[in-house]
Amino acid sequence: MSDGDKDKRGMLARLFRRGEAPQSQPKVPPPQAEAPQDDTPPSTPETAPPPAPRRSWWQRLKEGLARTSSSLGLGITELFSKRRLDAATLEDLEDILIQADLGIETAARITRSIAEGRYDKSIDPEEVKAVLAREVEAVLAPVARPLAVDADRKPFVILMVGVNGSGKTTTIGKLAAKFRAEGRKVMLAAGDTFRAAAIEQLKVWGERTGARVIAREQGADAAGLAFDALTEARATGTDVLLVDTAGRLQNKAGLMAELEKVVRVMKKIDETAPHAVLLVLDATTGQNAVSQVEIFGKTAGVTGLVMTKLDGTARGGILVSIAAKFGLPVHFIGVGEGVDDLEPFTARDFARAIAGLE
Ligand SMILES: Nc1nc2c(ncn2[C@@H]2O[C@H](COP(=O)(O)OP(=O)(O)OP(=O)(O)O)[C@@H](O)[C@H]2O)c(=O)[nH]1
Repeated sequence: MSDGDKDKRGMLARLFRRGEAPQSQPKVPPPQAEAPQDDTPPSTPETAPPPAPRRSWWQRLKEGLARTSSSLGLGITELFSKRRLDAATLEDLEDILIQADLGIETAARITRSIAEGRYDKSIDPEEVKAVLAREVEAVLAPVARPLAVDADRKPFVILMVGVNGSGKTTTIGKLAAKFRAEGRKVMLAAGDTFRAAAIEQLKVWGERTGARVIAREQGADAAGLAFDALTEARATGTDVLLVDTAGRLQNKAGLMAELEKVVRVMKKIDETAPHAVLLVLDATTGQNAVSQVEIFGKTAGVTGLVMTKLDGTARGGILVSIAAKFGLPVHFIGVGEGVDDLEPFTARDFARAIAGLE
C-alpha cells in the first residue's frame, strides 16, 4: 500500500471515529459498482443519538487558523510590548509577516500602515493586530467571491484539479454535502482513476451524501469516464456534476495532457463545460502553491481556488500572497477533515481570525 493510500485509509478511519460517518460500518461497493441513486437529502435515522452541539464556523475557523494567528500574535506581542516604534521594530515586524507567508508586498503595506502617525510612540500590540486585520481584509476582499452555481446549466460541471494529496477528493465530498443540503441533485465522477483508494473514498462520500457516483476500475481512461458521467448527468436532470481528477504534479507533461483531454472531451457534449475549474491548494505546501496556480492556470483554465489544510500550518498567510499576486476568486477554505470544515471564503472573518481578533 502506498503512503497516499495509507493517508486515505487513515482519513476515513478518523472520520468514522469522529462519528461523522453513517452509524453502521461503511459499505463500500465492490469495484465498478455505483452508489445507489438517492434524491432525498440525507437524514438522521430516528434511532441515532442526539448530535453533539456544533461549533460555529467562526469557532472552527479560529481554531483552524490558531497556528498562524498564535505565531503572528506572539511575535507582535513580544515586539511591541517592550519597544517604541522605530525603523528596527518595523523591520522586525516585516520579518514576522513574511515568515507567515503573507508576501513581501502585503508585509510592506501593513508595516507602512502601522508606521503612519505612530513613529516613536509605544503601541498596544492589539492595535497592531487590528491594523493587520484591516489591511489583510483589504487585500482579500476583491477575491472573496462565492461560487455561483448557474441553475440554467444542467448539469453545472465543476472540475477539481490540483497536485497529489491537496485535498481534491475530500473537498468534493464536502461540496457534495453542501449541494445536497441545498436540495440539489448531485453526481460525482471518480476521475482519479490512478488510485483505487481515491475511487473508494469518493464512493464513501457518495454514500454519505446520497450523491450518485460514476466510477470505473483503476487505470481506466479518465476522459472516457468524464464523458459518460456528463452524458448520464444530462439525461437524469442532475444539477451539479463534480469531476475528480488524479493528483498531478504540475511539471509532469503527460498528466497535464490527460487533464486537457478531460476538458476537451466534456466540451463535445456541452461546449460551455466545465463551468467551473477549481484548483485545490494545500496551504501547508507554502510558496510552492504559487507555481501551482501559475501552471494549472495555463493548462486547466482555473476559474477559482479552494485552499485546504489551513489548520496544518503556521503560514496560513500564503492565501494572502496568492490573492495579492493572482487576483483569482477564492471560493472556499478548509480548516479540517470533517464535513463541516469547509466553508465559503469571507475576507473579514479570515482576516480577523489570522490576526487573532475576537
Ligand atoms: N487537516 C486537514 N486535512 C485535510 C483537509 N482537506 C483534506 N485533508 C486531508 O488531506 C488528505 C488528502 O486529501 P485527499 O482529498 O485525498 O487529496 P487528493 O487531492 O484527492 O489526493 P490524490 O488522490 O492523491 O490526488 C486526506 O487525509 C484528507 O483528509 C483540511 O482542510 N485540513
